[in-house]
Amino acid sequence: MIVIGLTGSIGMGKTTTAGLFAAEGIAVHDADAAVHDLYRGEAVAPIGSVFPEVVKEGQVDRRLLAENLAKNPANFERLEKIVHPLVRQREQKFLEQQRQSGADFAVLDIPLLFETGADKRVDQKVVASCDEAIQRRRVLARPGMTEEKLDLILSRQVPDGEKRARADFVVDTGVSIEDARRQVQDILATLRGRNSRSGKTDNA
Ligand SMILES: CC(C)(COP(=O)(O)OP(=O)(O)OC[C@H]1O[C@@H](n2cnc3c(N)ncnc32)[C@H](O)[C@@H]1O)[C@@H](O)C(=O)NCCC(=O)NCCS
Ligand SMILES: Nc1ncnc2c1ncn2[C@@H]1O[C@H](COP(=O)(O)OP(=O)(O)OP(=O)(O)O)[C@@H](O)[C@H]1O
Repeated sequence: MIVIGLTGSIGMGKTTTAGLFAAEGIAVHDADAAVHDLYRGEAVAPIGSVFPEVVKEGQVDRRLLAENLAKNPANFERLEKIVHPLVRQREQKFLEQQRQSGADFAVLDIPLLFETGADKRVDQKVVASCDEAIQRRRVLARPGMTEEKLDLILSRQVPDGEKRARADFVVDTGVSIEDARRQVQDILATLRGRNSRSGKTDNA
């Protein structure tokens, strides 16, 4: 099974690109979605013991948490120490299930692929990317988003140029969904072609 690590800076179209892999029949694990799910379950107790003011009605309130982080960016590290190992466990479980089901590909959508060293645990790195001006326009159109919040998130992410340089494949999301779909199909065709040339079988 080929494990594809999909990443991209905020607003670069990572989630949309993940959907294009899913549309090709490939299972995708979404780390951001896993975090949101953990905030309604497993992560509530450990986060509540460090940041009691962000737990409301038995859940981690992302808006309160984001406000806390904006005031104290150093808290990102304390939070990530709790959250990232839980996300990693879920990813491992997902990959195990995919291997057992005989899948030829599995996608891990990991926003912090390079930042957390997860790039070393995947076979292929795919980066969703577009012009910075398009990226900023997309993100600033989101309700509640400000220039300051965007810059805070960007300051914690490896710059787009470095991500592109370290990628095996870049998906340009600046044109259209259909254009990106063709790029995803090309990536899969290339990887399938390499696999058959190297004589590998599924799950090798
Ligand atoms: C800061 C939080 C509360 C904001 O929640 P919100 O629902 O507004 O945004 P969302 O989760 O959809 O993230 C928005 C964008 O910020 C990026 N981002 C999130 N956390 C981080 C981080 N720690 N460092 C860099 N970028 C991050 C996301 O990948 C995404 O591109 C939330 O993202 C969070 O709890 N982050 C910490 C956990 C984490 O590290 N997640 C990254 C994936 S494992
Ligand atoms: N290939 C594309 N063509 C046109 N628009 C796109 C394309 N990919 C993404 N978009 C648009 O860009 C915006 C951001 O996309 P998306 O939510 O996938 O980004 P993201 O990188 O997952 O964001 P975040 O990191 O914040 O979760 C959305 O409005 C989406 O419709």
